[in-house]
Amino acid sequence: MNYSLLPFHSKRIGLVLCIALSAILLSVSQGELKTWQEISWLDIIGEGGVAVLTLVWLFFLFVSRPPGRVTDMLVLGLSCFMFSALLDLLDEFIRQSSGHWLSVVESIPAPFGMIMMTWALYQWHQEQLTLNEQLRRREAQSRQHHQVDWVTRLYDADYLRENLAKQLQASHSLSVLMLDIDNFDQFNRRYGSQEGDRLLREMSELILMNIRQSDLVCRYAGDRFIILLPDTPRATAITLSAQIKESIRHFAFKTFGTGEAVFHTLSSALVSAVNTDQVEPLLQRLNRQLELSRQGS
Ligand SMILES: Nc1nc2c(ncn2[C@@H]2O[C@H](COP(=O)(O)OP(=O)(O)OP(=O)(O)O)[C@@H](O)[C@H]2O)c(=O)[nH]1
Repeated sequence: MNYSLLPFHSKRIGLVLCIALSAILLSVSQGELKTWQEISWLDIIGEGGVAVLTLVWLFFLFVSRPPGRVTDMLVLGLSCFMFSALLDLLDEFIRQSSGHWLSVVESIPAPFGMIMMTWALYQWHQEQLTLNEQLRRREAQSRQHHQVDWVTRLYDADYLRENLAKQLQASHSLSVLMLDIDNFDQFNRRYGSQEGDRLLREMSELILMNIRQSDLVCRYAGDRFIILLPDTPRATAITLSAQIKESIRHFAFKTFGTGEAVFHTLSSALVSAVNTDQVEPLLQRLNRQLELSRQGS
């Protein structure tokens, strides 16, 4: 089993332990111990099994999922369920007066937890669909061509030039979008080139998630990407570019070791091609436009 994700969940594990402890303290402080004769061992096996299995589920969650919104909802949902299950188990050992407020408290968290888990499982399913689509694209990509950049696994600049030449002939309204990571050199120097490579890879994944099936993204140079958007009017290309930039802006890159969250922005340039355009002059136009937009910002 791989435990490498566990260190990222230390706060969540702490929260689960606090919730479990508060269930125990609440129960102990609000009742008195039952005698051996009053204890039903069959109930303890059943209810204890549910509480233990909830903890096992939480453990599998921590070793399988990276931190994030869906993970948080799953942990919260399961913790609510565990809180109810523990109170249920503890009242087999501890007697409370009938109608005690704790028995009302006991029944509330479980349904809330189930609702949260249902929502999180739906989001997990959506996440899985996106990842499957991404894998499918990558597979098609490596089957089709060898001109793939080894760091990002995206098509390289040579393939971009070949494809751009074809698209200039074939596509009616081709938009070409250039994206460049701001201050990548500074990031590389601060965190090292291995982290730089990982950042390039993770950004490529995010860009891939934000483009359509007909689009093609390539790594043009160091921290510079180009996306070919066939049959795409300028207004649509502007919207798409804004969406990609927005998703990168919100992406918290967790550095190795400290787990510090580093945020990034992208600069962009957009050219609407006409079929008299040639590959190299068009790429030069894009590069110039990018430099101009940088100077303007
Ligand atoms: N880790 C890593 N770094 C790379 C790779 N290719 C190029 N680089 C680095 O990318 C950096 C690009 O530097 P710049 O072109 O100045 O980019 P920048 O710091 O974002 O500057 P602006 O583009 O003006 O915002 C350089 O430090 C290169 O060494 C790579 O494959 N992996």
